[in-house]
Amino acid sequence: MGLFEMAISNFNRAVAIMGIDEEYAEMLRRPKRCLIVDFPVLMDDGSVKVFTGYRVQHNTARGPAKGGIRYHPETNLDEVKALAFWMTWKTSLMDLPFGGAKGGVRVDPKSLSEKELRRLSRRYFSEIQIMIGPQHDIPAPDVNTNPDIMAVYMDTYSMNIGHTELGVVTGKPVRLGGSKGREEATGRGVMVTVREACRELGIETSKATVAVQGFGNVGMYSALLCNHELGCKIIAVSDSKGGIFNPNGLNIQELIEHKKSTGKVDSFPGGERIGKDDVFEMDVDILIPAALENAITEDNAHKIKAKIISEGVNGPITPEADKILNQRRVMVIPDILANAGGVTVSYFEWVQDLQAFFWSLEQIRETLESMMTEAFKETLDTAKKYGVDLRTAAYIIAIDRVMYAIKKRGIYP
Ligand SMILES: NC(=O)C1=CN([C@@H]2O[C@H](COP(=O)(O)OP(=O)(O)OC[C@H]3O[C@@H](n4cnc5c(N)ncnc54)[C@H](OP(=O)(O)O)[C@@H]3O)[C@@H](O)[C@H]2O)C=CC1
Ligand SMILES: O=C(O)CCC(=O)C(=O)O
Repeated sequence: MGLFEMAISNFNRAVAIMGIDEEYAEMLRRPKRCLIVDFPVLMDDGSVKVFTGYRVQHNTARGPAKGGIRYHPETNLDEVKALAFWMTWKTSLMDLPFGGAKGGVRVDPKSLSEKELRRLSRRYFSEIQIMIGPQHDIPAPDVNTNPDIMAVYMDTYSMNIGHTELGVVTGKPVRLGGSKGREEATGRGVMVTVREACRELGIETSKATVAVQGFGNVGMYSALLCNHELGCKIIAVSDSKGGIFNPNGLNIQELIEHKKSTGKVDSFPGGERIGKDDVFEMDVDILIPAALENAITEDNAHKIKAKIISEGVNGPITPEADKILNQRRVMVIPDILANAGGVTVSYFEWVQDLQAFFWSLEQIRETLESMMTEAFKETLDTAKKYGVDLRTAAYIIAIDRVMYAIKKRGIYP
């Protein structure tokens, strides 16, 4: 099953419960615009390579399209369509005035020099600019993209239109129109959902154990904040090269420094080396997938011992695995809720850029915490009301809001 088909299957479950007419459901399944760009990049050795990039806007009924851009050798249109689809429901669930979009370039950025990466970023952004703008579509970081690349995107757009436009991308460096708290935001949101889920299940966070798959932006901050702010013990962490385990708890601050200096977690001296997929089988209370899609399938779902899974990543659980986990009563906090902290602080960044007035870190953290707590509560209440899992409940809330916008605006007469 492709990623887009997988995304649709979760949506269909909610649509059936809500009794939405098929013609509306079909409109909501399909992306509004898909752009494929093939573009040349001058390499350092003087040769020219052609790369493929994508930008998909899924829905804009509630506002400008919003969503990150990833650089990955396997990225394809099906994946970007699924990720854009999820963004529509994520922004709606958080009640942000945005629609959903996503972009990607099929490239292994680790194989490029800094100059090549910069040229690729500039050319790709120029190519997709026909769809982009602070009132049209506002990109942000995702896998293998970062604040430095967002600065290049902002400059490219500004150069092409003739003046600096800070609000065209979010996730920029804080000293260049970025928002305080954006870098940690997705992990902070994951932490809030873990805290609320533990409260619901009667688990004391200071006694809870956690395993994290992926140690990039989302994985690092999820681990750090669950440890520092909730007192959880992080006993296992992985990245693309391997994993590290310590039953007494890993020192996350030191592990972050080790990862930043060596690029790996499995050589960290404060733990025992494990395989990168071993994190899924750990005897922990909480599991945080924070790497890539399709990490939990019917092959490993029955081996999971965690009571709570907070989906730091988009689409980490296949529909078959989701069924197994639901039957086993594992509380799965769905991606469109669990990792929504990132886009929520991106929204704060966009608002700050448009107003040219910047908020304090305390104000950002407080507002994010209250919005995440509220979204979790609303999702939990909806799940109880309909007798469904949290994923279906989150879709019910999000779809209802987009349907309202479509009907009120009369977009589809
Ligand atoms: N950044 C954000 O604000 C948001 C991100 N997300 C989603 O979260 C996910 C992670 O994003 P982000 O943290 O920004 O990305 P990063 O590129 O910063 O980190 C990805 C991490 O996943 C690791 N990884 C890749 N493959 C595997 C594997 N097979 N096993 C274990 N680890 C693996 C990478 O390892 P290595 O370090 O070795 O390369 C890296 O540590 C993405 O799917 C993204 O869509 C969702 C919402 C917001
Ligand atoms: O910050 C944003 O605008 C989008 C982040 C993103 O791509 C995501 O939530 O998956």
